[in-house]
Amino acid sequence: MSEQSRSPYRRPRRGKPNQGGGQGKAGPPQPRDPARRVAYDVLAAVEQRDAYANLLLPALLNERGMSGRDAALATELTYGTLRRQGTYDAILEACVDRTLASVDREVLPVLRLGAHQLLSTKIPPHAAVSATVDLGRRVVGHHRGRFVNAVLRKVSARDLDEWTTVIAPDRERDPSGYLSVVHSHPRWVVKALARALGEHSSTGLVETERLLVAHNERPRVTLVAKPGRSTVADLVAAGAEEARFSPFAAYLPEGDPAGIREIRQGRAAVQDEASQLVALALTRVDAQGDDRLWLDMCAGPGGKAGLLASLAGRREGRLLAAETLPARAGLVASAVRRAPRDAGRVVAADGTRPAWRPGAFDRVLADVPCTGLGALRRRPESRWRRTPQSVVDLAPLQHDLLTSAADAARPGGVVAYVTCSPHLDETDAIVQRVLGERDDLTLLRAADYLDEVPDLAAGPDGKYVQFWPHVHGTDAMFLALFRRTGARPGVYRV
Ligand SMILES: C[S@@+](CC[C@H](N)C(=O)[O-])C[C@H]1O[C@@H](n2cnc3c(N)ncnc32)[C@H](O)[C@@H]1O
Repeated sequence: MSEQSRSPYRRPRRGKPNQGGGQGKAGPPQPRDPARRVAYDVLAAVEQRDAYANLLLPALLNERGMSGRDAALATELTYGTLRRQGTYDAILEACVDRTLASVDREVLPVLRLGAHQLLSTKIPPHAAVSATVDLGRRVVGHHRGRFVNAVLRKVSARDLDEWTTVIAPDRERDPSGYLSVVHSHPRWVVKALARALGEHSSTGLVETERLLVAHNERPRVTLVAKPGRSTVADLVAAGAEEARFSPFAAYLPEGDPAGIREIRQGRAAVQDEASQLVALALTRVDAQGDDRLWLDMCAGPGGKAGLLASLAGRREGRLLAAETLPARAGLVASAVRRAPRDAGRVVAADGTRPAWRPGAFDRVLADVPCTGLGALRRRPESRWRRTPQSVVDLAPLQHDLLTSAADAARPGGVVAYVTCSPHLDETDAIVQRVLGERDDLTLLRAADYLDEVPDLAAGPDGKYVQFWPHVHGTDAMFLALFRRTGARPGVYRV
């Protein structure tokens, strides 16, 4: 992002720079530099009230009528800062005369935003410092603006490579500590990802580093053409490109998806390619008998349900989509609306206390709540929000939902367990625990149902599917497929 010819910063005509900011005779502050202001507002909301950047940023851009270059700059500043926050914090820690934890939570986002511009953009350093100090005065006041100025001047004394040599641990002695600082991931996440990739510190964590690098790149926007409602050709005609793997996917290289008619009409949607493919895999397994009734047990906000309802309708089947949160169930209802043959139904229900009879479904999807460590490209702040305890806390629900999904499938029916996290305690540990508890589930070789995609097989005997951002260009989605092999006592078909 270059601002060389178009710096949004305007110098005050006379006097010291801090005489600006709307506190003098000139009257109340005029809105200026809207891109940095939006970026700050999103970063502050993420820091102070656990907001989600991918929801708040588009809402603010829309509310403030921003588009074009300002919107692009705001987006780059927001996501760039969130992705690199760990690295910037380590640098800022070296530039303040106290701990970073003691810096006001309103000021911290200003410092991070300044560090990002100085260290990772082509914005000239003087413009980056001036504009950020100006922003700081407006949002946190004159006095703290001076603090921002002093810290950013220290940051600007080195470039990112020079700072790395100062702040990062020695790679040989502490590979995960080094990767954690250089690629801006919490150390526990680096270790968990290395474990999922089968790497050990002694090997230098080469593939883990490729994954971390991919997490910090801007993901491409992928669309899904809902079968029977639109086609990939429609999306290509609207400027998208045919995707590599999914027969329903197209990549949108630039532009706003909402500018595409099929998206506005709900006939297509934004959906990661791996999300499409795990849903597709479930539909490709021979159901060995009836194939009329499908269940999506954790359906909100409805991405996979939208695709499954379309596929079910084309086979003259039906999809029941369950979601425990009523507001999210409403989103699912929008996603399945007008599926072929009106195949989708939605219920607000807790999957662990089924509102349906056991053994009622031919195919069941359990896309369970997880840490989201597989979607860090799109939700960069998750890495700072989740903790090792999050993994522990989610495990009982993940176990119960997979158990309930297995109970919901008829003998001979198919079950898919999906997470948007590659963490082994959310994937392999849950699957193995449930397999160990019951004798009516057989683990299938999931990669056999996605043979158009290379390098998917993972886990014991390669039976799981694990997508990776650095290999497949998708989220790190996990899939285990099972066949239910026998009736349990008291279980019956509707
Ligand atoms: C990973 S998301 C599912 C994503 C969805 N399948 C899609 O493709 O858009 C998990 C969903 O499960 C819901 N959930 C959590 N606990 C649940 C439960 N006990 N029963 C049903 N849904 C639940 C969450 O509210 C969340 O919407």
